[in-house]
Amino acid sequence: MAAVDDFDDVDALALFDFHESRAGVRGLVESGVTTVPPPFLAPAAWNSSPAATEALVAPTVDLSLPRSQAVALVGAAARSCGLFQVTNHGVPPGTVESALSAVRAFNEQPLASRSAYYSVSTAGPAIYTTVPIPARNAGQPANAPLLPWRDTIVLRFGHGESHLDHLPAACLDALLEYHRSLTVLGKMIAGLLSEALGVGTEQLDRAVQVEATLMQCHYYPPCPQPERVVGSRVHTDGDLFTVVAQDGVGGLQVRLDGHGDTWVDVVPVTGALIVNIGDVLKVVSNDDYKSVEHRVVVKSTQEARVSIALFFNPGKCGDSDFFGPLAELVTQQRPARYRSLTWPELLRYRKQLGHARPSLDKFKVNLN
Ligand SMILES: O=C(O)CCC(=O)C(=O)O
Ligand SMILES: [Fe+2]
Repeated sequence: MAAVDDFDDVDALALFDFHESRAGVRGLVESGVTTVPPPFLAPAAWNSSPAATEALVAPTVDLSLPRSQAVALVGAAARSCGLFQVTNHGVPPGTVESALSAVRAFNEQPLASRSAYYSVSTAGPAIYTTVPIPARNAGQPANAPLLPWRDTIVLRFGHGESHLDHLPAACLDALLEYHRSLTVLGKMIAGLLSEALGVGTEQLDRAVQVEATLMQCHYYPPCPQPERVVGSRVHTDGDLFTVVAQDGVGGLQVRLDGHGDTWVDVVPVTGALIVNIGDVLKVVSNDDYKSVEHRVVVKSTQEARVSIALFFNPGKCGDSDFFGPLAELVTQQRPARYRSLTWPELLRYRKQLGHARPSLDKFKVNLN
């Protein structure tokens, strides 16, 4: 078996064969693999063991509470762990269920139907593929590509919905309906997060134009050797915030301050949607909010997991659209922790970090 450190022709061929099969990770499982193929083998140091020693019911914000209470709860959760779940959020349960079921049904349709949609490239407004994990050691020639144990439908919004039609109509309809509902919810959450910072409801929007632009619908097939693969690698999200719907299987884990290197299971709660803070909001809030480190482990040798992550990215995302700590949050007692930066700069830095632990160090102001 090839070691992940020695990326060679054998690995390249395995990767090529995998994409050429157009069957996704689900196809490997259908073909009856009993060991994990090399492109999926996680570095041992990643310790992908699915066994977390602690479980966390994410701080809950009931959005039907009086606004001042909801604002206080959102603020407290964003400051303490960068993650919370919302209930009574106004997205009909049927809309969430239909979207999750549509993703499951898409991935579980017969190979011959599914493979017509498979895309080797990750570009395009609507794709279905196994998105490679960014290069292992950025800047080094022998970058062994690593594939996660998941197949993903990626929808990029903002190009007109007609560009998204490269998916079966039933699946697309359910996802678009979900997206419409989530856009309303996203605006509400942006307002709450803004208010909890002590700035006006519109401030965030003015600074970065909060816009839902990217939806990733993940299907994590069961795995014969779950501890050897990566569902989603350790990362923070780059955006302002992400809303995640998940089924009841579990696998999302977070690393919280004060818990050392311990991974904590985020317990799935029926009907709740998870919100996690991303890097842009961490910067804009001048470090008041945390962007939570998280990963997904594959829990099961039997059961597939489905989740839908909707990323609220900044709408002003060109090379000359700078954002930084909001002026209202910079005081003599709390000087700016970050210099101004652009979205492309942030994305490049995240890519450059490769598999290193998530960080915003490059943008930090030296406050000595
Ligand atoms: O599958 C999940 O629960 C989360 C996925 C995730 O973290 C991501 O897509 O950024
Ligand atoms: Fe994430």
